[in-house]
Amino acid sequence: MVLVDRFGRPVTNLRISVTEECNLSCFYCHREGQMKGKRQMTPQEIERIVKVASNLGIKKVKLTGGEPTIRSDIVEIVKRIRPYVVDLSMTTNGTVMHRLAEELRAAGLDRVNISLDTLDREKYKKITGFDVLPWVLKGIEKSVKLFKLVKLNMVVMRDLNHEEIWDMINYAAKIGAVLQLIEIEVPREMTESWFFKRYFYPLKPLEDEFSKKAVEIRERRMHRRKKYFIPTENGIAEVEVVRSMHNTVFCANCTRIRLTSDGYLKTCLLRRDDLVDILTPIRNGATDEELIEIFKQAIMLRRPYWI
Ligand SMILES: Nc1nc2c(ncn2[C@@H]2O[C@H](COP(=O)(O)OP(=O)(O)OP(=O)(O)O)[C@@H](O)[C@H]2O)c(=O)[nH]1
Ligand SMILES: C[S@@+](CC[C@H](N)C(=O)[O-])C[C@H]1O[C@@H](n2cnc3c(N)ncnc32)[C@H](O)[C@@H]1O
Ligand code: SF4
Ligand code: SF4
Repeated sequence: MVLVDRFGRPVTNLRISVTEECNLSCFYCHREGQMKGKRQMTPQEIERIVKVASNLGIKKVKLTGGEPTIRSDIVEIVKRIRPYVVDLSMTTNGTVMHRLAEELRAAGLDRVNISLDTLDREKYKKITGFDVLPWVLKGIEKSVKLFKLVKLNMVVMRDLNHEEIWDMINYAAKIGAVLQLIEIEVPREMTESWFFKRYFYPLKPLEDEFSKKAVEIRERRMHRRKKYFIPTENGIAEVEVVRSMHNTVFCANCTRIRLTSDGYLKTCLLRRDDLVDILTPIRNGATDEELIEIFKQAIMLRRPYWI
């Protein structure tokens, strides 16, 4: 059984923010669209929600944040939800992966996405506020050895790191990771902001260039994102492009529902009016049937953001 929303979009993925806190402060961070909350889900509560989601056909789970690895019980969370999930992944800034990767793998995490906007130590510090690039690179190299898939997330910013794209493609090919090139995303009301105008770097022209160079192009079901297989001096690089701004095809193929760290189902990254409380009913003793109804309610609120 898979639930389908009013726009014919099946819901197969759950993106869980396990904490809103972070040990870095990237200046562009959208914080997964989350507001400051007063409570945090326990591992048992996360497990309960994942179990209900799994019964509704939502079997791909992404753990995110804030920074998921700063939770001291992150390994327990992975262990608890592993049995209900077919694809269990995490998106992390990688700052502690050099010491946590083995435990996470052993607990059942399938794959990781690690954020890496630059290979330049000074620039890394400028973007994130912290001089920790060497640790992140160690974590990436360790993760590549342990997980079946590692993706590097590069948010591309005009005049800040856009000239590093080809270096990043070569680096990813060299270590055997996939590179995700990501356009900066902001809600509609921020598209006129100084920040967006200054840093937004459109990836469409680059995609046109990739199309000519690629030996193969694939399209993912989720968001219909394109993956380009590009020859480099280090072998074939796999490059995925996340181009979500004003992209109606992206939203029309959105299969995700979100869960905030303070226990609300959230239907869209960029909306601010779409929270459905699931933690309060759990804490008040709701049955699984009641929780299924809460999921259905949230899924009925879903609508594509860019139309
Ligand atoms: N607009 C929008 N952006 C998203 C969505 N999901 C992920 N993103 C963005 O895509 C980028 C990569 O996100 P990740 O957390 O690495 O996850 P992912 O690449 O979407 O997921 P996988 O490919 O399954 O690993 C980030 O910049 C996210 O903000 C979504 O549903 N809507
Ligand atoms: C919000 S972070 C949370 C997980 C973890 N702290 C990390 O940095 O990977 C998830 C992903 O969203 C990306 N991201 C954050 N703000 C963004 C923005 N405004 N536009 C596009 N991607 C963004 C980050 O680079 C990261 O890859
Ligand atoms: S590490 Fe992730 S959550 Fe933390 S500020 Fe950077 S993008 Fe945001
Ligand atoms: S509807 Fe669009 S903007 Fe909203 S979460 Fe889905 S893909 Fe992202």
